[in-house]
Amino acid sequence: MVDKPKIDLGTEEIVNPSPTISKGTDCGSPPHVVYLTETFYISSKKNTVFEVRLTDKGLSLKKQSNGSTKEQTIPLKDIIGCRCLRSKRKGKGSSACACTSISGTAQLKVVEENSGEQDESDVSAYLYIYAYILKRNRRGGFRERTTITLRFRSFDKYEDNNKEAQKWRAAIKYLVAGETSIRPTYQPKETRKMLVVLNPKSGSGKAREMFQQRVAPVLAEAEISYDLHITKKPDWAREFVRNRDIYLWRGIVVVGGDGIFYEVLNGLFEREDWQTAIDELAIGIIPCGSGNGLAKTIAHLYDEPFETKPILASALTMVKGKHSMLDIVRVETRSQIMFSFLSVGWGLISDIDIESERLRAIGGQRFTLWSVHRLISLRTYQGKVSYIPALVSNMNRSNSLPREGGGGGGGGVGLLKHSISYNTTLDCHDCRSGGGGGPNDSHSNCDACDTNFSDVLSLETGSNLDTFRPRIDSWYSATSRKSTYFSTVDSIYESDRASNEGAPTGTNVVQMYGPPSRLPALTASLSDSWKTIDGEFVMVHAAYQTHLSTDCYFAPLSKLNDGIIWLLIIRAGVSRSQLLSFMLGLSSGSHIPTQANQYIQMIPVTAFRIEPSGSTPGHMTVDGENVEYGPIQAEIFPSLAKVMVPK
Ligand SMILES: Nc1ncnc2c1ncn2[C@@H]1O[C@H](COP(=O)(O)OP(=O)(O)OP(=O)(O)O)[C@@H](O)[C@H]1O
Repeated sequence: MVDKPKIDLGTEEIVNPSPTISKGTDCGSPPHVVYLTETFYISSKKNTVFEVRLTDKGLSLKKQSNGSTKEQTIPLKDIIGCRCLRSKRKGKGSSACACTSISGTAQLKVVEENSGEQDESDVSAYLYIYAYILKRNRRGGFRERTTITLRFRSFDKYEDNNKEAQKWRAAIKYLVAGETSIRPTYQPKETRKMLVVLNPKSGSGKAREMFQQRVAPVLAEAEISYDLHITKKPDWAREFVRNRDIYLWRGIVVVGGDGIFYEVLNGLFEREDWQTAIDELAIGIIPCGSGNGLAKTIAHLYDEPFETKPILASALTMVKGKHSMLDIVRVETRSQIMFSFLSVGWGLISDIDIESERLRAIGGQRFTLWSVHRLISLRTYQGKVSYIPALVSNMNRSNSLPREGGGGGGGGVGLLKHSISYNTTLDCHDCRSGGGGGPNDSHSNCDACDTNFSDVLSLETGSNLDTFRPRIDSWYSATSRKSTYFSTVDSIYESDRASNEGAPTGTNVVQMYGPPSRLPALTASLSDSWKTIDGEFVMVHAAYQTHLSTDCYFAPLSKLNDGIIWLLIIRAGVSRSQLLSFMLGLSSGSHIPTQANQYIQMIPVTAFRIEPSGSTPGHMTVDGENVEYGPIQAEIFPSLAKVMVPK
């Protein structure tokens, strides 16, 4: 016997007075709770009926056509939101009658209920449900945008149809938010906007366009409003979060590279109330930089497809509202205290990072080009490296081994097979190029030609098919970037001028707060619990994320909050072929020699100190940013901050 799950029905009227427990459709699959169920039809196809059910698993679409039955479920975790809309009044010259068939490629236009542009002659209420379905292939997979349109038109009055649509919307929104207290109208728990800080100079300088074209539509679909601020100069974001009342926002999302994330993080630690700030505000990143180490790390650790559509992956993370604790490393030089989330480096990789700046216009490729250059003209550095080894006995190494192709596992989800042109408005990469799961694979076993059961599905309520208007075009025009972008309720876009007005005052004396150091002063000698290597080095690089950039899988065993710094030491004397093999292995995580190697070592530590002593000119970096060259020490503070994650 199966117990009925406990559902908090709240005090208000509930959507479905008695959510039912339904047996799983597959033999042996667990029962699920059914919240809403309704029969829909497709106007273009007689004898085809859809039973649509909203369950605790997702949106189930059961198609019955000429005696055959097919069922597919869009998992709740893949749904990001839904909106109720009305059809838009037609312009001059077109028919004013909603009964008229719209032929060919013409699409139904929809608007907000009170836009003033609604078509009063169409009493239907349209519910648009947006999902990004996870599809797996040999390369890891991709997410495919899917829109389900439910047209409610059983009643003669729009108000009644809208009430039905709103009931579904509320139930979907509550379930997507992970709540089981379902009410007829949706009231979000969090009403504050998101703060979005965008660096227009990051990467190849297209962050603004990328946000508008690929992120804003996703936020609109999830009905997340935001305040967008464009940085004016280096350190603008840092000053902004230091000086503003940041609790006005629910979280901070940076659009740019790891450098802008670093700025925001350090701005938070420059606040007197830093502890409250980092406790209350998770930070997210939309990768528009040239390295994008943190965004790639998050996707990798959560097994989210990234390569083909990195911006989409991160935008979806942003709307999920989830976070993970993040280790933060406190770094000290002779003149500065910093808080780092990614890496500290000395030598080869830092040199490549900084010196390749001159090639910024070519994007991520700059690292590869400069690596070749620096391998040919190799430098070594004299100095001392000390560290406190980490206790790694509890680490489950077998679980952390590098995965091929950016993570695997998980079969394909559902039966939804192909996407119509909507994807073109999102990331421009062709997500289906190469590998299984591409369009050909998809078409081989799907209803590709059956638009009535595809991933842009338009369904209608009603009982008498013969009275249906002959229109099959109730699809939301997601290709209309502008209207989608600007329609997010209450979102504001700060222009450069507005950003300037809101710019930090810059009058305060800046002080770095954050947790105090537990290490000896940088000039003091170290105790015996430290291990020290004295000599000549090609590089020393400490990392606490798996990836330093999209294609640099530097510390495969790292986790977001394991309290470990991975210290890579390459000593002078290493052969060029060893070094080449190291560099080539970085993209797959196979750069660390499997046998004990006197030149290349990766050591888990909790703190370290680097003291250069020679005269070779070189670079030291923290999170990819150049810092003062000289002695530097760092220590990890486990789980100090919060970062947005997909689940
Ligand atoms: N408006 C601006 N004009 C010029 N520089 C800026 C502006 N806003 C921020 N910056 C600086 O740009 C630098 C690089 O930014 P960001 O990290 O976003 O991009 P990136 O370097 O291309 O990416 P990554 O760090 O992932 O390699 C940061 O040091 C930041 O301080």
